Amino acid sequence: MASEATPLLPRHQTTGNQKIHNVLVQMLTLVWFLCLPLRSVVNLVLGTFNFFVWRPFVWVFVRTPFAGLLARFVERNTWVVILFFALPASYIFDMFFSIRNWYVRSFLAAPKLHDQRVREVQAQVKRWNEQGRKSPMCTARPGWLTMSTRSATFKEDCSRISVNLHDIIEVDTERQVVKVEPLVDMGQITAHLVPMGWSLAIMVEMEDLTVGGLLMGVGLEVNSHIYGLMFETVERFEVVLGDGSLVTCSRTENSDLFHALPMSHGTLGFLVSAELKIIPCKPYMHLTYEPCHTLDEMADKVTKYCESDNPPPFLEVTVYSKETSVIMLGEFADVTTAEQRAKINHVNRWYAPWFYKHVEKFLTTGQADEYIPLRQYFHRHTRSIFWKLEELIPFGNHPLYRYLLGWLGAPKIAFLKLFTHTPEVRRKVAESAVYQDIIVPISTIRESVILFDEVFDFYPLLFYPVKLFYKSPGTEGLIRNPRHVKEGTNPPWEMYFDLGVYGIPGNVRRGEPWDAAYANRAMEKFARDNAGFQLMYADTWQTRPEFEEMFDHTLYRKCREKYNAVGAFPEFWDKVKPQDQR
Ligand SMILES: NC(=O)C1=CN([C@@H]2O[C@H](COP(=O)(O)OP(=O)(O)OC[C@H]3O[C@@H](n4cnc5c(N)ncnc54)[C@H](OP(=O)(O)O)[C@@H]3O)[C@@H](O)[C@H]2O)C=CC1
Ligand SMILES: C=C(/C=C/[C@@H](C)[C@H]1CC[C@H]2C3=CC=C4C[C@@H](O)CC[C@]4(C)[C@H]3CC[C@]12C)C(C)C
Repeated sequence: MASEATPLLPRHQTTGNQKIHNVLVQMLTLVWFLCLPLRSVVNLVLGTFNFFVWRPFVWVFVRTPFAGLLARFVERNTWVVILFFALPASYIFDMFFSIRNWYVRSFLAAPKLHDQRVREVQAQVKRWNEQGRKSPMCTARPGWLTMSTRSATFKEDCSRISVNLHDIIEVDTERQVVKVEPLVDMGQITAHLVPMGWSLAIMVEMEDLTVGGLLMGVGLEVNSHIYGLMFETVERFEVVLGDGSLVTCSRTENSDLFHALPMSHGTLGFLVSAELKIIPCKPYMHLTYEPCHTLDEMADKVTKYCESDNPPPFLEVTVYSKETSVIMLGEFADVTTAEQRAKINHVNRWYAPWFYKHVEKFLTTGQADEYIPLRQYFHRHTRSIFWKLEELIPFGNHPLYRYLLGWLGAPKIAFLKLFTHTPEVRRKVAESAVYQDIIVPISTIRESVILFDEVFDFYPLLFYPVKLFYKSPGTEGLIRNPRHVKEGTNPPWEMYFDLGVYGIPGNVRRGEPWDAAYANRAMEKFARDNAGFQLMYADTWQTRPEFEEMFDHTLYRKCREKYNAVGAFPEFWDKVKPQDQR
């Protein structure tokens, strides 16, 4: 049944808003025709710019001996490129998309458009079949637009299918689900749901992450110690298969496909919608900061919190050195009293210090609590790209910068990649910086932090606890079952955690040799040996047999055969295997 907030329209019914939309479209069409001569002038200018400036620039940038020089310039003056290109481009892009999303939300009925757009995806896949299934398919989303540190060069050899589905289709507060298209991003969802008093059960922090990417890869957040990985909160997927047919799958319908899809990275079909669990929320996050001064103290406290019968609803740790860290415990809250109002902190306002810098100070000032407006809490790491921005714009957290330019926000990762990832830079990133997350059992906290300290020597480290549910035989997907489930739990689970490292390792910073292959492989082996896994937005340094030891391909391969994916989509490994590491 549809909710009161956004009713699902009967097919082909026209609302008042749609009528306004139709009138607007007619008016715009008239203006468009009247402006035809102007259009020719604009086209001429853009065409000339493209031919004489942009194309030669790209050619010089990528294919000539100057590529090295330019790459060095970009590398040494990254902040110049970011400040003058990536930041303004990100600002304009975000503005355009919020206007576009507001317009679609206000004037167009998404359900009707959804059906039509799904048919367009199906038509492309059917055409690909009719034309002789030449090369395997992938989404047409360019590599630079995604969150991956990889450059997705495999796409050059694929038939690219445009899965241009950006909208929230329906919020059903009775069934407590939201139906969304795969390119809906986290920023869009919080803007839509939070004012209605709802949140995704797993509401991921970076605004640009997409539902499709998080479900076909891995999504998690600081309440994953309760709900598990994001795909555990999915009720139903709608997928276009390799033959162009449309199937839905859930725990009861085509359940093999339902369990095989998470982590499959678009190699079983094209996701065209997902129904995700939503939970009621309150306007603030009440956050308590608990500083820890030894690794043992942090490990003991976190394990106790996560495994208790009444765990804190949100739990995050930021690790500032081998021994020091801050645990953050959160719960939804209203702010009603003067005392509570005095503790409100707008952590995402343009002049506020970066969130992790703010948190670090509790190591010296001691335990404290505050109330953070919910949407700002959800996206607390966007403004500083966790702690990466400090390396890119070293003065980005200076009060002068924040007050003068903070309103520009963070550069979008897409534009960072577009403007700074020459092939040279990309190779250097893989060899002299580390962007990795592993998910391993909570019993290994001490060993994991010590290992990361030895091989990366970079802080802060990200720490999110994650509950990994045991899957019954036949439903175990690419992510393997935990080995030691907790006694007496139904469904059975083991507590894991995500440990993330994003930055330039100590040795590289000090100008000492650092062996990227050794360090990354040591981390990957540690994950494999402990029934854990690596997040595949990152470069993997594993061999194929090691990769298949990490991810269980049994159900995945059965589904590739059964659902016409063989030959239609590349294999998981072919999308993520190392491409440009030496
Ligand atoms: N807190 C968290 O959980 C965080 C997670 N991440 C990582 O970021 C990744 C998501 O980044 P994002 O840029 O949104 O996603 P991407 O565009 O990088 O997509 C990730 C994978 O999902 C596939 N995919 C995406 N949409 C579809 C679709 N409609 N149908 C079929 N396959 C699809 C892509 O296929 P194709 O290659 O064909 O395009 C790709 O292989 C996650 O996988 C996660 O690991 C990053 C930061 C935080
Ligand atoms: C998985 C988690 C968080 C991950 C993020 C911190 C990383 C996801 C994608 C990463 C990046 C992508 C591309 C980049 C371009 C490079 O030139 C610089 C680095 C980076 C910005 C890089 C930085 C880290 C990520 C944002 C957790 C939350 C589970």
